[in-house]
Amino acid sequence: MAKLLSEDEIMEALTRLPHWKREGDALERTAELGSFPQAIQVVNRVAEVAEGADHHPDIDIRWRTLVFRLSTHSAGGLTEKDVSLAGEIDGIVDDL
Ligand SMILES: C[C@H](O)[C@H](O)[C@H]1CNC2=NC(N)=NC(=O)C2=N1
Repeated sequence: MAKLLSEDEIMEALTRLPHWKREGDALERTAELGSFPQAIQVVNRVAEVAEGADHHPDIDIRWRTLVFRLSTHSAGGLTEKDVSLAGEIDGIVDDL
C-alpha cells in the first residue's frame, strides 16, 4: 500500500503545485476551461492517465469548470500517487 506523506512532505509538494490546495485529507484544484467540450476533453485525458496509474480522482463537472480532488482512499490520506497525479492533471489542463 502507498505510504502516507508527512506534513512536511505535503507542504513541500504544495510549493511545487501552485494550483492545488489542501482540503482535509485531499488535494483540490479548480480549472476553468474555454468551453464544455474542452472540459470534457480534459476529463477524458485525465481518465486515461488515472486508469493507467490505477489511481482515480473525484471530478466535479459544472459546465466548463472542473474540480479535481485527490486522495488515496486505501491509505486514508495523501500519498505520492496524489502528488504525481496532480502534476499530470496540471500538464493536461495546460496542454489544452
Ligand atoms: C484495486 C485498486 O488498485 C484500488 O481500488 C485503487 C483504485 N483507485 C484508487 N484511487 C484512489 N484515489 N485511491 C485509491 O485508494 C484507489 N485504489
